[in-house]
Amino acid sequence: MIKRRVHVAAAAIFSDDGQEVLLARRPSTVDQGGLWEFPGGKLAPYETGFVALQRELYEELGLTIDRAQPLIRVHHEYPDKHILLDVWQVGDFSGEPYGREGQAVRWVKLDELFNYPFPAANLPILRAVMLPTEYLISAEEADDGVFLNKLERALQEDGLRLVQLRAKTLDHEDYVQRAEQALALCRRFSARLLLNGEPELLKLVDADGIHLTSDRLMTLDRRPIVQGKWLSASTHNAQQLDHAAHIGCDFVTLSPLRTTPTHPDATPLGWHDFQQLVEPAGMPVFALGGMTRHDANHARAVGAQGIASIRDFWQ
Ligand SMILES: Nc1nc2c([nH]c(=O)n2[C@H]2C[C@H](O)[C@@H](COP(=O)(O)OP(=O)(O)OP(=O)(O)O)O2)c(=O)[nH]1
Ligand SMILES: [Mg+2]
Repeated sequence: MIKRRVHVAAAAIFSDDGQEVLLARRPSTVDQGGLWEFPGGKLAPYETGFVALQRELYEELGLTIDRAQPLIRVHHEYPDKHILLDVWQVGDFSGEPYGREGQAVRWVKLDELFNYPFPAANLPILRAVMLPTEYLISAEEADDGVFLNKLERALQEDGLRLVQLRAKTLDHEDYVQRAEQALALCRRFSARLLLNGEPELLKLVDADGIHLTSDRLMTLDRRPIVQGKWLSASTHNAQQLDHAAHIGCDFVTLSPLRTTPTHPDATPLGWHDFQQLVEPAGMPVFALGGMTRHDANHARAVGAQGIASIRDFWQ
């Protein structure tokens, strides 16, 4: 059977404070009825994703939007069709949203999204909605005081809310101690902290998740931590991306985008190859390798969640 291919434009509409998104409930009589969704619908012939988004948000919610930023594109096989969910992030809109087709509409806090039943295709979208555009990877730092000062600066001045503690030069005991300090600081700023290392670390430090090296990723045949904690991994190619999806990683970094002083011999992907790899990944992907915050918009435009960086944020 040749499956129908359906291209759907959908919107993650954020409240002004960025803490809530707007959901709608699909009427019980339609496909995926009764489940919650990101408002949107199918592209009409000759429409682009953005134009379809504008039309659907007006038809379904009475909203007018002038701008939106790509968030994630998700391919999903339903039994009867192949669907592409082309999801956009909307911050600015005019109008007061209401269910023009009689559907329930509700503002939902980001950390309550998992309480709502969604269609099967939506898991990667939920992850993308809950993650920021920038992922800070901490630099090697011998001194705890210097480390904490730099982390605090990044949280306070750059507003970073997703942090990976990467400290290859510390032994196990020192790593755990630094992780506890970093966690206390991250909590003050409501930032998430992922530990770069063995999944068992979460039994010692109640951080928000684990980041796996690509080597460690490839040794695992299933997700090593519970749902509810975040699992990310370093990837460099299609095989590693597939494996990350297979074991249920929540998101990944894909590198190196550019050549960097720390990995001078690695062949850079460049934006073209990066873009080819991102769309089939089926999860949020951060571009890594010579990235600065000025690259974030371009990273978004080619399908990434955003950028991950050590140097640009560690000052
Ligand atoms: N809008 C939206 N559709 C989703 C989501 N998740 C998901 O699997 N879908 C599926 C359900 C449908 O098969 C398809 C969207 O079609 P739709 O019924 O909203 O299309 P439409 O608004 O153009 O409605 P219609 O004119 O065909 O009645 O995508 C989601 O979060 N938002
Ligand atoms: Mg619709």
